[in-house]
Amino acid sequence: MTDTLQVRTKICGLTRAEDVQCAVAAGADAIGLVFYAPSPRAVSVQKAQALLAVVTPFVQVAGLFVNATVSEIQQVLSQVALDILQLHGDETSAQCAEIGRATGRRWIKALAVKPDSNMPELIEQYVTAGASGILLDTWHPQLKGGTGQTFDWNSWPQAIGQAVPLILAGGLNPDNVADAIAQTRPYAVDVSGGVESQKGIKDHHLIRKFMQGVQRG
Ligand SMILES: O=C(O)c1ccccc1NCC(=O)[C@H](O)[C@H](O)COP(=O)(O)O
Repeated sequence: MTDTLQVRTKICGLTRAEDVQCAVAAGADAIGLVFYAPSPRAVSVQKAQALLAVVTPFVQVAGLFVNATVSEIQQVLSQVALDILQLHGDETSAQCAEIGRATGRRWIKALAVKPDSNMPELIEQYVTAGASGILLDTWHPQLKGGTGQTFDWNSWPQAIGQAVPLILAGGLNPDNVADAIAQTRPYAVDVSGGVESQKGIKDHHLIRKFMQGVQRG
């Protein structure tokens, strides 16, 4: 997928306008806003509107949802112009397809990589249901995402990555992102905790270093 393309970058879990401005200025292709109340990075609709106001043209805004209903997502979309949905819970492929149909939005499915899971089969199921891409993140017994932990990149499904946009997430930071890219050749990388000084508060120096790491990868 990435033979001829620069790896894209999404910075997730933004909660402050100055962090959005930094991410965009540093060259992020997308930012992610978390609409999942238990997360320390959750944003309200009003906060999301304020953050969107400083996003420049051609930068995509992803809305992250965890096991939300169609109507909950529609409620957010009626007030916040999200470009793409990131479904980060236990949504089945049929539920994802229904969310995509009902909202008219593209969606990506986040899948947690467990040592024993059959990733190719799972990925195929969601792609057949209409996923625009698949985000592979680290499995955690309690957390749905934003774990700050890497998974074993040896389990990266290289062959599928030739045909499907695969997004690498989980524990990336300025020091490991170049190696991560070299090893997996993803369509895009996604980072949250690795560019934070505290949960939900991004460190601008780390954002810039992360973007340099992506260029090296
Ligand atoms: O950020 C959260 O708190 C969160 C909560 C529930 C589901 C997903 C969540 N975040 C997802 C992400 O920020 C990223 O897509 C990804 O998991 C990378 O996170 P990190 O390991 O911190 O870089």
